[in-house]
Amino acid sequence: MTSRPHSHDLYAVDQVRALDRRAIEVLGIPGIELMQRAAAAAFACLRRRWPSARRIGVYCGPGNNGGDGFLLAAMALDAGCQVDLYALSNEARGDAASARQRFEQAGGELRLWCGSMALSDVDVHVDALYGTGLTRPPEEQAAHLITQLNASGKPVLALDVPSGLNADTGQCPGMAIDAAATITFIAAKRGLYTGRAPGQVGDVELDLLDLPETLWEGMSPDSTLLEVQTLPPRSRHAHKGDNGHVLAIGGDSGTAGAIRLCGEAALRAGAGLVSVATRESNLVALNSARPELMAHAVDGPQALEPLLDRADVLAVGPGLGQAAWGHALWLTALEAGKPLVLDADGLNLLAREPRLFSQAAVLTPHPGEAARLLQCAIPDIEADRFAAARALAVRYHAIVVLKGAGSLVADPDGRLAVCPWGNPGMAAGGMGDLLTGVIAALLGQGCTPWQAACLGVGLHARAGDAAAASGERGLMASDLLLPLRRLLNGLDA
Ligand SMILES: NC(=O)C1=CN([C@@H]2O[C@H](COP(=O)(O)OP(=O)(O)OC[C@H]3O[C@@H](n4cnc5c(N)ncnc54)[C@H](O)[C@@H]3O)[C@@H](O)[C@H]2O)[C@@H](O)CC1
Ligand SMILES: [K+]
Repeated sequence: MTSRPHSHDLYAVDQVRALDRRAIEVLGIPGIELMQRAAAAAFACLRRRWPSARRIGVYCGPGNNGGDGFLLAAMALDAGCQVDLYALSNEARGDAASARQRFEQAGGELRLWCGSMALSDVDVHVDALYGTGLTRPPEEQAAHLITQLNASGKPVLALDVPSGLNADTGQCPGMAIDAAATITFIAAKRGLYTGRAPGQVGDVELDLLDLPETLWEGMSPDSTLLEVQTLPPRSRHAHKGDNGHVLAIGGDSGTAGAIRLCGEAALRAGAGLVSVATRESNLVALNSARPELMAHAVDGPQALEPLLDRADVLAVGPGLGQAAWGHALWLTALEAGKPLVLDADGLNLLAREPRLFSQAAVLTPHPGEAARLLQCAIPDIEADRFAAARALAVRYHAIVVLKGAGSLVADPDGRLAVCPWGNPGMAAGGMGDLLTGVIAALLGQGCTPWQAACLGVGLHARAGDAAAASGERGLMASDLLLPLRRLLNGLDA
């Protein structure tokens, strides 16, 4: 069976290098031919996006990414454009050297970039400084050029990867290009979708360089991008008992809001019944704000047990606290053995008292919680979010949602999905409480933990994007509830 990568299949950089080698060594396509196809695809992309561009700035680095740039510049000259090309160094090797020669044969003039230069006035910039070969932060000259390109007010088309972004991890070790669009070749690199990437890449286009399907044979993608999904329609004779009874546990004194948002999100995500186990002091507020929630005062494990017996799924953690009350409820809830979603202080308590889950479990840490769970620092998590999410899933034997731009969903079996939606307006209090409630509701409606986490993360992020139509600033978690309901039902938000 052949497997053709489509735009939802993501590959690690080592895999992309292996594909490049295979194309050259096994399929017998010369490297310069691949470069030519990459440059042609990129020039076509530039023309499509900026049809009136006549003056083009091209910036070439020392490797094959620079080679792509030289060939694109040659094509632009042949097409009658004015090209201002700057190279970071005078040295080019292998295919990149041939590409540079081709540029000079087309009548192009190469200028070396030095720090005191100013950019020429062009319509579009083409970034061919570094691609998948970035090994360290861009040095002074390159960093200066990147700063000027980002401040130029003109769009930048990045070839393969915005320079300065690590295409494997989504991190930027130093300065990085803010691209308006990125055209990536042969395979979608996983680091274009998470961490710092969403702020750098602009629109991402994938071009497979007309390579035959056999190229990808036997190479499974490292991960996949989430796709739009909903649940199948409800049966016409559904009964509230068929749709799951979620018990949300949390809301220590003064944090009723977190547990209310979690419970309300579970209702909007289709749970049949939602009970809340919380402090007595929260009951009046909860009942008057949202009478559909069945709020119960719970002062300790004894009061919690009958509620646990009646529940199908537990959502543990929003506003729970880590003091004696929260700890006692946490322990009792985990020992009930019911499917659960763990967030916030539920995760902080887990970091203090680690355990392997034998029940179906979804953990939803942000990078700070993930660092506590792996006993490392936040920069260690961000340095390789893929590795961190997979390590957490294995260490706790649970599905893990590593939140943050480009949220990841990881399974202990190694499967991993990346969320392409969401926006910085969602960096606001209460968003995590909603996600916990949504995933719990989906578990209660028959999804497996993997399905519930993938569908829940996607719905939550798409609802965030819909709610941000009125602006990212000022977005409140509860603004997501109605779009979430519409999206879950397959309607436009
Ligand atoms: N045959 C192939 O392998 C193909 C490669 N293509 C292009 O080639 C790129 C990969 O080429 P390379 O492996 O040559 O890598 P790059 O062109 O990304 O860069 C590698 C060069 O940059 C240097 N470098 C890395 N980080 C640096 C830093 N921070 N400061 C200064 N120098 C730094 C490296 O030492 C090396 O000389 C892809 O991203 C793609 O654009 C495309 O032409 C398609 C075909
Ligand atoms: K680049």
